[in-house]
Amino acid sequence: MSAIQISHLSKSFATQPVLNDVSLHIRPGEFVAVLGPSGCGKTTLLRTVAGFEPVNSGTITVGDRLFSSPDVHVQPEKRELGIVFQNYALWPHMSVEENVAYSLKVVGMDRNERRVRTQEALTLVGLREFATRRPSDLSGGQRQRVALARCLVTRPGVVLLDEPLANLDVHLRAAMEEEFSRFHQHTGATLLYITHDQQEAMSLADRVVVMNEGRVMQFATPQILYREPANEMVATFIDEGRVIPVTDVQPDGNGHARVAIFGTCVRLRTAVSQPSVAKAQACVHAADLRFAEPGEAGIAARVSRQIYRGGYCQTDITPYAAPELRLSIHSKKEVQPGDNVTFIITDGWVLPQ
Ligand SMILES: Nc1ncnc2c1ncn2[C@@H]1O[C@H](COP(=O)(O)OP(=O)(O)OP(=O)(O)O)[C@@H](O)[C@H]1O
Repeated sequence: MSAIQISHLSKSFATQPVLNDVSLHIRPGEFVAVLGPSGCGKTTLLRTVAGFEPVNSGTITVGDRLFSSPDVHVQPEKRELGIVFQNYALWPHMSVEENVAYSLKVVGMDRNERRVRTQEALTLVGLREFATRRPSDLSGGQRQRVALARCLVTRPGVVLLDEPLANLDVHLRAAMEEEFSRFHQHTGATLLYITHDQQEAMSLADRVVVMNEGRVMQFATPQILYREPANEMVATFIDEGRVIPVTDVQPDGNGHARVAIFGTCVRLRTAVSQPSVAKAQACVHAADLRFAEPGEAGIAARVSRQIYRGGYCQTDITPYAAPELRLSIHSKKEVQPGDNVTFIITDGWVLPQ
């Protein structure tokens, strides 16, 4: 396993900048997911690390080897990285076993060792009894597992995965997520995993890179992204966070502040370095809101709709003081569109200035 150091990386196609001053220091053995809206540069980032694209400026170093800089470009096959694509890229005329063993054959490994390594890899992904089948006789999930085994068999220190679950249905995706966790634990490899699926990124990765328009917005653990987003983009992107205006921010210097939200005083979390300011923005999630108890003071709002989600209701509300804002509360309380309600904000994060 190796560290991946990406420093001040920029990449343009013709005159269009696609990666802009991207710096990421990924630790050896870390599982890192790259998340962001369509077109933000995720795949281009992975392709520059894999060596399929040269870079315009900055450097990519894996372990102690400089792979890319404006003057250096190590060819993809010389980088010794494992790569798993969403379309599997299996050889259709070869059996499962032959597909997995192929790269070992290419490097001249002897037949017995090849067999042992291939059986090991197939066992790990639960496909030992499918060894003689052709890829066309497997399900999508099984094919993706062959692609994983084929990557695993070479024992790479770094594995790049480009939306490996994108072609699978919801149930298979859940099963394959477990597969990836096992794969990571078993190999100890450093994993760079591109996805547009937030749940996948948040449940699998040690840390997640959130990208937007070719830039890194935040690189942090899933918990930090959710609880302490660095800016408005991350706040609204992660788990449907809502950004609301707050005034009269009075920090206690200990990671909390008293703020006014629509005239009501609320205690929120802040950066320890948060200064006192007249105006700021705060991020709240549905889990941070609840209906006020009878007689309890809260913020007045109107219900716009209620959706039954199985076990709870999602109630969408609009505060009277901010008619453009849509907030959601998860609770069992049943209300009707148009009802007047009052709600309490129990938690939230003041976005750093
Ligand atoms: N070979 C290329 N030539 C020109 N433009 C390209 C090329 N590859 C990608 N782009 C452009 O670079 C931008 C980023 O593309 P990229 O595929 O990296 O985004 P992405 O975040 O992976 O998107 P998605 O989630 O939709 O796959 C897009 O505007 C895309 O059109």
